[in-house]
Amino acid sequence: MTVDYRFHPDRKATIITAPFSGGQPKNGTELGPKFILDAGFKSQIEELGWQVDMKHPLEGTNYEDLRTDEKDQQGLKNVGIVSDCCHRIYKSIKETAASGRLPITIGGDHSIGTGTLAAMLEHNPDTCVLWIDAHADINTPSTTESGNLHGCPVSFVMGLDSESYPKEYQWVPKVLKPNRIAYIGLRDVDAGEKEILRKYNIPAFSMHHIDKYGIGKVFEMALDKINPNREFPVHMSYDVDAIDPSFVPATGTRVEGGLSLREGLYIAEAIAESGLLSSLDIVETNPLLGESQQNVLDTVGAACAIGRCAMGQTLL
Ligand SMILES: NC(=[NH2+])NCCC[C@H](N)C(=O)O
Ligand SMILES: [Mn+2]
Ligand SMILES: [Mn+2]
Repeated sequence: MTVDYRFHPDRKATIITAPFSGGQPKNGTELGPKFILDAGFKSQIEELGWQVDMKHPLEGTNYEDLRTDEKDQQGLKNVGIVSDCCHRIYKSIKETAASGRLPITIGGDHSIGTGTLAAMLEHNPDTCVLWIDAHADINTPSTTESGNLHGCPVSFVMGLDSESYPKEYQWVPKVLKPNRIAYIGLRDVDAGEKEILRKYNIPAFSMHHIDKYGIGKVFEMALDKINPNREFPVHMSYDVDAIDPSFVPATGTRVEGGLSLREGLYIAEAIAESGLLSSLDIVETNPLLGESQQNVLDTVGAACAIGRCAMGQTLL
């Protein structure tokens, strides 16, 4: 069965690099795109029949030199550079989507999700979101304990607790409705985030659900919640830490008890099979955190495989 990409029948995609680490405190996430591209990611996608070009919206920035581990009065870190980075990515993705190409954004830490979500939901307000992650990334400036903005990208685009937003985030359109996002893979959700998920009734499938029902069923349950008639385009934001650290060790916020590599790739295959994919993020690869060369290769390899599966590789 060949995959029919309903929103991209002519198979044109753009790889958008987001070498950024300002949403969290560890060096190295900014190297994710380089390692993924050096592993041959662009030609791997081309071999699947996609015409691929590239954009580098962060070229010329020096965010790494500006990153600090200090919290501002509100308890947030690096608000200025995260907002600026997200705004660049937002503009780049909007252009890409408007030109009819499928944006594949390679991070970088997950704070860039604010830019991709904002762009894709403005491009098509029907867009629904699958957030594949060990974490919910839905803290607000008032609930975050760490102050790391990679734990907050979803809330900004949802406009949760918007009185608390720093002025730098004013540009972000509040375009995501709580019934348009579903999570898969959760296992480390902060107390404040749990309250938000409950309050807004946001569909969230944890590792417990995956053990209970199996990944195939959970994927369908997630789409049933946000896209019951399988008619809307889907933005998939894939944090590699959703997959168990035994397979994906080189990432900044590892949590035991995650998806097997096959379960992780199944999710990407299933979105391909649905034909609904309209954009993809692959984030949180940190090549400096592998304890061995093999750890780095495994992680970069998994990131590439997620991309290939989502772009149609494993379906015959
Ligand atoms: N994209 C990620 N890896 N996010 C991890 C977030 C961890 C924690 N919930 C926080 O807000 O700090
Ligand atoms: Mn995560
Ligand atoms: Mn994340």
